[in-house]
Parts: sequence; C-alpha cells; structure tokens
Amino acid sequence: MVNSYNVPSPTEHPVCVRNLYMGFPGETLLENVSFDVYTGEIFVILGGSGSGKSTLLKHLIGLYSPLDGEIFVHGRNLTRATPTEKTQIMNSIGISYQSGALFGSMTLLENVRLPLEEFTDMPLEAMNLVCRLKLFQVGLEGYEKHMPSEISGGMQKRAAIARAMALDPSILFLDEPSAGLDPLTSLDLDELILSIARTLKITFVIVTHELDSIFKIADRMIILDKRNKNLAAQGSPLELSRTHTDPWVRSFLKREKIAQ
Ligand SMILES: Nc1ncnc2c1ncn2[C@@H]1O[C@H](COP(=O)(O)OP(=O)(O)OP(=O)(O)O)[C@@H](O)[C@H]1O
Repeated sequence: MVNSYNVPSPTEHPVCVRNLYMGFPGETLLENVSFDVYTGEIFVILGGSGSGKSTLLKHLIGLYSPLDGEIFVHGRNLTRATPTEKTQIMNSIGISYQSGALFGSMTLLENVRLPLEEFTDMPLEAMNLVCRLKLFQVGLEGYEKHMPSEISGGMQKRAAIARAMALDPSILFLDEPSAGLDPLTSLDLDELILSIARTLKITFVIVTHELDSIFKIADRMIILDKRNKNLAAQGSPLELSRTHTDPWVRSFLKREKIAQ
C-alpha cells in the first residue's frame, strides 16, 4: 500500500520509523532517520560502539521517547499511544535484553511463566503447558525444573528467548543475543533464531556486533553512522558489502569482518 506521495504507509509493516530524532540532553544520536522492518524478516541494527544501537532498540519498544519523529509498531503510533494502547503494543512484542538475566532463584519454567502471570489470567496448568512448549521450541525440553545456575550460558540465552516468546509475540527484539558466548554456541543461537523466524514466522529485530552472524541470519540491516547521526546504509548484508559505494560502509563491513 502506498499513499499519494509514494511513501509506504506506516501501517504496512510491523515496525515503521519516520523522521526519527533521538538522543539525550546534550547528545543527539540520530537525526531524521526513517526505515521499515518487514514482516517475518530478521532485521539487524549494526553500528560502531556508542552509535546508538541499544538506544534505538529502546525507542522501538517504547522505553524511550524520540526527540522528534514517529515510531509505528503494528501500525500504532508508539509516540502518541495512550497507556492502554502501549500495554497492548507491549503485549504483542517480546524482548530479550543484553543483560536480561534470568531470575536465579526461579526454575526455567517459572522464569518463562513470569510474563504470563503478569499479563494474562490463564490458569496455572495452562500457563505451565505454554511454558513447556516455549522451552521445547528453544531446545530446552526436559530442563523445566533446572535453575539458571545449573545450565550453560548458551542455554540461559535460549531460556531468555523462551521467556520473550511467552506471550506469542509477532516481533522479537534481541539486544546482543550472543554477547559472552563462544563462537560455536553463537552459531547454535543463530540457527535457533533462523529456525524460529522461518517456522514460527516471527519478525526479529536484533542488535549485534557479530559480522559472521549477520551474514548468516540477517535478511536486511541498517548501519548507524555516528559521524553524520544518520543511517550509513540499509539493505541486505551481501548486497551492501558487494555494491555499496560509500568507502566508509565498505571498510566498516570489511574491518569488522576481519576483526571477527
Ligand atoms: N540513559 C542514557 N542517558 C544518557 N546517555 C545515554 C544513555 N544511554 C546511552 N547513552 C549514551 O548514548 C550513546 C549511545 O549509547 P548506546 O548504548 O545506544 O550505543 P551502542 O551503539 O549500543 O553502543 P555499544 O555497541 O558500545 O553497546 C552513548 O554515548 C551513551 O553514553
């Protein structure tokens, strides 16, 4: 759907960002940035350290308000949503933060059950059934009664993703999902993300530094440009690394690739 100005309607895609200005007092990070996240894709936010990746993610999930511009999630204007609308939007997305540790005093099943307890009035048995299914979907069948300290870092990340999936979100936001994992475990996590995206048709928005991972899983990405407070590029990783004419983008991708 396009309007009379040939600009895609902001209700067309799961996430639409229009003319976003974001930052903090004394520090503007992005100016006049627009992009869309398409249904079912794995969309990556890339950029140098301090370019504003995590801050952008926090804007997309409504934790921070833009200085100016608009963010639409499922066609709803996050920046103008009433508290009730905001709750509805929040219930349709799942979030796993970089530091999103599991609660150490709870079993995996209890951790995954938390969003269901908070946002639904399902009976306990039904909630437990949902939690078992979510843990199964991330490859943790049989670990329901384990405590976080009894499983590996990679399994903890999986459990955090299961918790983010508890409310059957149509969009999952992940901040640095493979931070602190060894390369092989990161590879496993990439495969899990790919499999969830393809089989459950969930849209992913992921902040990551891992170039190898991006080339493996990302359908499209944006690169934040700290120098110009803008997007240096947006497109598929392969297309950008092969055809982008901006030397900074090419060297950025190359440098990070070499650094991996
Ligand atoms: N709550 C906040 N208040 C003020 N400034 C902040 C806040 N959060 C982040 N910043 C600043 O915004 C800038 C971008 O931070 P952000 O964490 O979004 O970058 P990033 O690209 O995710 O970085 P990294 O890759 O190092 O994690 C930094 O200069 C940071 O100090």
